[in-house]
Amino acid sequence: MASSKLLTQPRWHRLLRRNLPNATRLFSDLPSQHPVSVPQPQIHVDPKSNNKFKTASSTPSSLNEAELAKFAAISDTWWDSEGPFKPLHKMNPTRLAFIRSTLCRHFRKDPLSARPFEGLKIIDVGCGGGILSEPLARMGATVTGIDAVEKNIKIARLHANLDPTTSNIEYCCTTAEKLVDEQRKFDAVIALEVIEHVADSAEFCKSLSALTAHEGATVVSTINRSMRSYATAIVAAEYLLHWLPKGTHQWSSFLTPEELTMILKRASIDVREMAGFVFNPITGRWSLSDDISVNYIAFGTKQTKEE
Ligand SMILES: C[S@@+](CC[C@H](N)C(=O)[O-])C[C@H]1O[C@@H](n2cnc3c(N)ncnc32)[C@H](O)[C@@H]1O
Ligand SMILES: [Mg+2]
Repeated sequence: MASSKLLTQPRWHRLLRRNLPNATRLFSDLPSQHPVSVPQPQIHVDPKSNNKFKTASSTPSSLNEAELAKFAAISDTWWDSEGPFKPLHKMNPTRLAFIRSTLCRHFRKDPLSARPFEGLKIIDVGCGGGILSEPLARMGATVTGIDAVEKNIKIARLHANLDPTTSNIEYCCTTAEKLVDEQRKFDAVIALEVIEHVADSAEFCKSLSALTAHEGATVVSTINRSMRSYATAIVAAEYLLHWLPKGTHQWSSFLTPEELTMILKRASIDVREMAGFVFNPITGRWSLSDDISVNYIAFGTKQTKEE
């Protein structure tokens, strides 16, 4: 569990202050479609397979079909805690601790209450099988879970219906940008481990921001683009330990904390807190840390009133 010092005066803030001018330069040098150039992985999708996903029709789409095909291929394993999503299951208590702590402070809720998110409308963007949506609903939130892969949504709905405390989650196969078109708003918009899989991270952040109510909160987690993340999140996790299917992540699609902070800022979200997730190989547990060199999570708030 993180101490309040960790969450309020961490090393990430000093790092960001030191590196933001470079991040600004990086962004001004690059084409507007994507903050970093992302080579598209060559993945063969069997046209006869039923791993179909719906696509957004209107505004610029966040969909990266090759990335979605990877999730469609393993969608029946979402709730297998020893399967390909084992790392997400293992990280869940730690990321929920961060979300509980930051949202309760922001919305002045009691973090010790059994249902601290009572009265809050939260959307889980890229919810997959609902690993995060379900505990959010149990904590009292009115939850909407969306994912671009239809099979994920079917599995999420089936699983949530097994328990009356989660059966009221609104699951929908759609994208953030489509809900923006529908003018939906939420007190908190959460997208965990999704941004590294979308077609355009800056546009995606704009959609997350547009879904966030004035003075609402936005929470994003992802993987840093560092040498350590290459060694651990790709070489170790995919090739040595086989925690994730090979090719799950493209290192070049990762965003540094400076880049994420910058694109959120440009989308009117001010990052207020950030924490790293670190894995202890002896206990097999994840914990919150100020080490943001690999996995990290950012909490931001939206201050701009929309016309
Ligand atoms: C690594 S999983 C994370 C699942 C969930 N957020 C969690 O952390 O437990 C990424 C999910 O994002 C979904 N996804 C990818 N791009 C998307 C997009 N543009 N819009 C909505 N969902 C997307 C994938 O289908 C997949 O279920
Ligand atoms: Mg990922």
